[in-house]
Amino acid sequence: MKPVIALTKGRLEKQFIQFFEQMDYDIAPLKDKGRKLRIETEQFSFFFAKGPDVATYVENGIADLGVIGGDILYEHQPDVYNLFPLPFGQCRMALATKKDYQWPDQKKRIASTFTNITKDYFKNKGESVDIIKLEGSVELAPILGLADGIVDIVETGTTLKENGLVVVDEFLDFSARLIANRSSLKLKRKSLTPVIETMKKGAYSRD
Ligand SMILES: Nc1ncnc2c1ncn2[C@@H]1O[C@H](COP(=O)(O)OP(=O)(O)OP(=O)(O)O)[C@@H](O)[C@H]1O
Ligand SMILES: O=P(O)(O)OC[C@H]1O[C@H](OP(=O)(O)OP(=O)(O)O)[C@H](O)[C@@H]1O
Repeated sequence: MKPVIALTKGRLEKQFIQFFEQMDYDIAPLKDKGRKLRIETEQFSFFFAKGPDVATYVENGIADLGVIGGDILYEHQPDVYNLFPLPFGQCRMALATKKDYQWPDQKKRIASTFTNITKDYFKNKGESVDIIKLEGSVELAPILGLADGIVDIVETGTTLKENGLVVVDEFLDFSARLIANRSSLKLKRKSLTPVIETMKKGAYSRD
């Protein structure tokens, strides 16, 4: 049985393909996949899903290995082996708000896709806030008056800047991660070890 690898759709998938290409694997079918959600290569079975779903598929043993953002691991805490960081998808988690914003004296309203990360961040500060869950374009919330601030991913800072927001605090650094199903690592050790070791070598042989 070929190892099954779940990839996070979108930017991480593209960066993974570039990373994997540097190793001696046949990745042509991945590059030319169109709208297909499953791709077979000579050595692997790949499928593509949203980050939190990749974690769910790996946790349940549908995929042996998965590539997800570190943000998803922090937010969803799936029961998987967190093998090692991959050399792409580097970002930070930040609290941000409007430039020159006067925070209210009463309970703050914070919008985020990452409600658990937001809850932990404010809990550690000993502050109680109202958290508003959004699915994307979180930067709109302070601008439109839905929230006082946001907790979101920052990479280049362009999205914040172009929307008149500024970072108040940066508190988590992360990158993409390789994760594995706990039983697969034991039962399929022979077929998984070579690819895990190859990816590890690829990840650590860089600057
Ligand atoms: N600006 C960014 N730069 C680098 N990595 C990012 C950035 N935004 C998100 N990521 C990482 O990529 C992963 C997937 O994010 P991506 O934006 O591709 O999918 P998404 O969050 O499901 O958004 P969408 O619904 O727009 O596809 C995130 O979990 C995070 O680890
Ligand atoms: O610092 P930057 O380089 O500008 O990147 C940060 C932006 O990237 C992500 O959004 P994404 O593009 O995934 O869109 P989304 O708002 O729909 O999640 C994130 O949520 C920020 O909005």
